Amino acid sequence: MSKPTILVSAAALVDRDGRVLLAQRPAGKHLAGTWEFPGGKIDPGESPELALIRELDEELGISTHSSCLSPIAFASHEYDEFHLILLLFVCRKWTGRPEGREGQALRWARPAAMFDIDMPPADRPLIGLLDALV
Ligand SMILES: Nc1nc2c([nH]c(=O)n2[C@@H]2O[C@H](COP(=O)(O)OP(=O)(O)OP(=O)(O)O)[C@@H](O)[C@H]2O)c(=O)[nH]1
Repeated sequence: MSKPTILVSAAALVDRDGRVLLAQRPAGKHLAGTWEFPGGKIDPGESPELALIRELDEELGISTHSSCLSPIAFASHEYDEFHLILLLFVCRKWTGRPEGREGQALRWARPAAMFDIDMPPADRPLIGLLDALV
């Protein structure tokens, strides 16, 4: 059976100590409780960068710019309901202090520690890449 493909932009927000921000998916949502890279679906007609800038503002209350987003990797993963393509950007420069605007818990983690954190299955292949890069 064919499934929809959804396109998501997500950010590895890296602080000065090389830690990356993770947000916990709220109860009731797909993959509730897992720790993900902040971001979300790209709306029709929207660029991946502008979608991410919008999501970071909505979810975390921070501002950044396209020139501060470096594309580093993508993930392609078959979930039961849809096929996910996730575009991962690294961002080291933003303004504001991230807070869970939608009630989500936040934590900072080094990439190497992410192997032991419950993250969405699509994200697993991205951890080693981040570890090599951050
Ligand atoms: N933002 C984000 N989403 C991820 C990651 N890994 C992963 O599998 N996803 C999946 O990609 C989709 C992201 O879309 P979203 O954040 O807009 O989804 P949502 O469930 O909040 O949807 P909604 O905004 O329509 O309520 C979700 O199904 C989520 O489980 C990740 O690291 N970051």
